[in-house]
Amino acid sequence: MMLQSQLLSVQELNGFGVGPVSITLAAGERLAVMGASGAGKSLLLRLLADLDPGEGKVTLAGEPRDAIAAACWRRRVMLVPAQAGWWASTVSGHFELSMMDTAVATAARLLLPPDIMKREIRVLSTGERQRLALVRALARQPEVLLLDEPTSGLDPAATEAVEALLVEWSRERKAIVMVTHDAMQAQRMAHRTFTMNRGRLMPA
Ligand SMILES: Nc1ncnc2c1ncn2[C@@H]1O[C@H](COP(=O)(O)OP(=O)(O)OP(=O)(O)O)[C@@H](O)[C@H]1O
Repeated sequence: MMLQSQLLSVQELNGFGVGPVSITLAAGERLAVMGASGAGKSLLLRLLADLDPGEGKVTLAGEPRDAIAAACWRRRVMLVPAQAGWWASTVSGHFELSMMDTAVATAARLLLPPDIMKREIRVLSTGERQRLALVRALARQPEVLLLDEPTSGLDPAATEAVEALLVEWSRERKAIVMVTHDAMQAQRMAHRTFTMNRGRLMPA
């Protein structure tokens, strides 16, 4: 595949339990991060999303992180954590009206039940919540998605649906950094795979 211009650039990034880390992602690129439990993978994603304090040179489409308001950065470089938080009691409460049609279509592609928007968050299964967190993130049109074990709770059909959607989405000049414990998934999804060891990334 032909990768396009540089989208996310990270140089000498250091934070709690992570670093120094240097990586560059092209538009259209998908990167997998593997590694032992506790190696710092989730901390790296939080650092990239600017949810934890860090030092280093990070740019998005050439714009330095410091020049972008934190809320804006987090919307453009969006983390989908392993266990998402919910701020409304219903599924639909997490979507603005303008996002609804896209969100319903994305939910269907991820094999979520047709009435998902009408349901309450508390009744959703683990796998439904996991996919819904992805629908919610995609509806906000990020440029980079940081995914922490996005299919860990899913059956094979749902996993395949998530992978297919992410591959398609990333081709639109987007980028993905995905933490996974599944080497086959890394092989299927990622252009490059890294292993994290004590907070540092090495090519796998
Ligand atoms: N807020 C915190 N305060 C202290 N230690 C923390 C904090 N957050 C994470 N850690 C520690 O930092 C290390 C790395 O955590 P992290 O969540 O990044 O691991 P991980 O590689 O994602 O592991 P897993 O594969 O189990 O999800 C762990 O030892 C964890 O206990």
